[in-house]
Amino acid sequence: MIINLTGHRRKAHEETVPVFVHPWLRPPLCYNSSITLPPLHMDLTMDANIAVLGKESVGKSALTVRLLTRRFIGEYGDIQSVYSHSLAVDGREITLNIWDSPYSQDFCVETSLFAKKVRWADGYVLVYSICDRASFNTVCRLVHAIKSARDYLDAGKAPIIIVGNKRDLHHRRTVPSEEGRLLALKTDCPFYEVSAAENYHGVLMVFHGLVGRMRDAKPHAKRPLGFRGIVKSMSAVFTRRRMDSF
Ligand SMILES: Nc1nc2c(ncn2[C@@H]2O[C@H](COP(=O)(O)OP(=O)(O)OP(=O)(O)O)[C@@H](O)[C@H]2O)c(=O)[nH]1
Repeated sequence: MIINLTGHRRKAHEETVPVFVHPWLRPPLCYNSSITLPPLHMDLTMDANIAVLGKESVGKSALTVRLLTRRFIGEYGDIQSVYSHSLAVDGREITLNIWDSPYSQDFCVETSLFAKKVRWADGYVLVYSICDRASFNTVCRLVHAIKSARDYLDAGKAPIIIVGNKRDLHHRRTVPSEEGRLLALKTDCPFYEVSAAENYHGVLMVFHGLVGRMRDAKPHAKRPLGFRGIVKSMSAVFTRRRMDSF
């Protein structure tokens, strides 16, 4: 069973990005992000699977938990979960199933967990830390690995969003924004710089951007992941319980 962690379904107007953002809420840098209204004939509900990928400690769980709870709790433990979350985008009810998992270097397209994620997902959020060059290099590799794996699996194209996280730590920056933007241009992916620690709206824009890119995708039946206990309650995040069923 998929548990909606928000506990309730929101009305369309509750999740739109406000026009006014308080000055101390650092706005995210975002490029190539446009959300357009769906055509009138389009189904007003959509179900999408999203894999959040990236090297260790870049803030994958922080981004996910920020989206789900609007909160930054600091420490997340070594968790692996699929969360369900509803968003309203331009009058369309979107249910996002978000798979947040630790990084693995095994990119084998036949046997790895990576291949499973590639097959399962309709869209990807690739995260690096602006203070960690190695994590940026990992995202470069991931973009290509996902594209070739989807080709190999004959899975078609799927949107990928590149996210430079920890923007609040600009004094420790080792990856300039331009490099992120250049990678995005080369790979035709939208790019955002955000701080999961400081700003909910930046994180929301990342997922809105991904949904915007998915807007032409047809709703499809959910693909099971093939193991039990993939969905857990937010209380498990706060108590840092490990999922042993993976
Ligand atoms: N300053 C700052 N710290 C952040 C931010 N996002 C995450 N962190 C911190 O970075 C550390 C790692 O965050 P996680 O969300 O656990 O990172 P992860 O990518 O899920 O890590 P793994 O589970 O190891 O794959 C934690 O101490 C977070 O508090 C951010 O935007 N700014």
